[in-house]
Amino acid sequence: MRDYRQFYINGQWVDPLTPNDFEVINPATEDFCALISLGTADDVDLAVAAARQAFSSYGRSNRQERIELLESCVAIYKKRYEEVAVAIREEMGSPQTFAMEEQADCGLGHLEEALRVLRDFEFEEEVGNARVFKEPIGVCGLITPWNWPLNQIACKVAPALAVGCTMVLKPSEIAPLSAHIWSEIMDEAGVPAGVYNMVNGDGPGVGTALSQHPDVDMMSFTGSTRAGVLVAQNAAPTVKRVAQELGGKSANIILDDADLEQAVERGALHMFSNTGQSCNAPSRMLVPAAKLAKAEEIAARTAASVVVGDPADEKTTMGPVVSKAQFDKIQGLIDAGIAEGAKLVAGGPGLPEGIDKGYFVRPTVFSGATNDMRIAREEIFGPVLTMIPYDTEEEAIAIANDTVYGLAGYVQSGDMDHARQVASRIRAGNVKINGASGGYAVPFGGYKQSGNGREWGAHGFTDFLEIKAVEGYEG
Ligand SMILES: NC(=O)c1ccc[n+]([C@@H]2O[C@H](COP(=O)([O-])OP(=O)(O)OC[C@H]3O[C@@H](n4cnc5c(N)ncnc54)[C@H](O)[C@@H]3O)[C@@H](O)[C@H]2O)c1
Repeated sequence: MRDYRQFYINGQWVDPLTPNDFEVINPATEDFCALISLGTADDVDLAVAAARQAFSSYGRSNRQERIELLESCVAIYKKRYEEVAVAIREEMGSPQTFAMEEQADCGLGHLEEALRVLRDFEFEEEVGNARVFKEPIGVCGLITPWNWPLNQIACKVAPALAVGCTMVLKPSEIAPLSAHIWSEIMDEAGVPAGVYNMVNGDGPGVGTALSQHPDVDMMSFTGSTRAGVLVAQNAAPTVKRVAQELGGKSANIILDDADLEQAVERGALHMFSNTGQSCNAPSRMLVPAAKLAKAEEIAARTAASVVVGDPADEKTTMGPVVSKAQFDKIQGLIDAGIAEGAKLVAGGPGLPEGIDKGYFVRPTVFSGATNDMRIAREEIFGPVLTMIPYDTEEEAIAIANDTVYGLAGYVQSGDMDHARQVASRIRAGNVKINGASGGYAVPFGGYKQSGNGREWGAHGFTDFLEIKAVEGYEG
């Protein structure tokens, strides 16, 4: 059992001001695997004061100093890489192979990418008679979710460090283990005291205190649209910037000229990856009506190929969902899909065969759904694919855009020009054609109620920068 009850404030591991133990559950076993503390507004005050104090020097650090710091973070992260993967396996049930190859890789990927961008990022430009400076915004409050726990931390902390900001991180209380190791990495890498601070806690406690804090200059939030709205409301009276990375209900348009076998299999596997707990999951598969029967058969076969079970087993391709609350929510939505008349072609309610413990869900595929059903409108955040037939391409594009969200989109086609033309009409921040993946340099973020920020790569620096124009540079 890990004892992770201390917070990291001002370069020290410190006890919470008021003890409030919280058990972290391993969702594969339902046993508790760690203790953390839920902090209070008083702990937040200490962390913000440390960050404010540190900003007076770190905010004026030069590029070379920050390059060396990020290089050190990369080196220490590499050393602790496997520990990060094991922590993610324990805290959210991520299969070991996936945790090693995907989840833990994000931490390294974002650090290396921030370093690459920092080496020649333009912090100054000339506009008319002015020199325009991009300066660190100041003290940042970072709030992250449990589903890609280290990814979300790294894609905020790495750019914030790179541009000269100081920060207080509040990781998800559901999956806080990798955040603890990340904080040890920051410490060992020599991040100056107060530049990076970490306080555990829940949303109403630490999350609200950070969002409202008058000495926090910006909030970078990733999580549900519900909580993102609360952060913005709490931040409004102090007029701080709020960058939001929120939920999604992304469409995967299988065009008539796509290789159906390949496209449906790829889409279904992507849906089941991370047990469906990805904000950009291709959760609505739009299929030409004439090909629906064949697509159902391919999706059902793909669902049957998923190996659900013990995350520590290297053969496992799908672990449990993160918590009992998520399990219950997903079961409720599977029941709703059946009640609303969608056709169940794979999976369904209850535990997978042979499993009697842990928050495991059957890889589930619905077909013949309409876009007004709950399974087509609500973010399920579990391994549940909703197939929706369409008659014309115009109809497919309209269905894709008929959602309050706008995080991602997917287009499958045998003709790249055709795919690009359809991609241009999707109202979402990130569209992938035929399963392409651009890596850590490509901006990530949403339209509409999926948010307003952009993370990853050079675009990810912008949220953490203020613009200052100094006029009087002519001549
Ligand atoms: N757009 C993206 O980049 C992205 C990436 C990953 C996850 N997500 C979204 O995150 C959600 C899943 O994560 P979750 O269940 O942890 O989300 P959540 O909103 O419940 O929690 C996210 C974080 O916000 C905190 N929080 C909760 N209420 C708060 C409040 N009132 N004030 C401040 N902080 C508060 C939580 O403690 C946690 O740290 C999904 O909706 C998913 O789509 C979005």
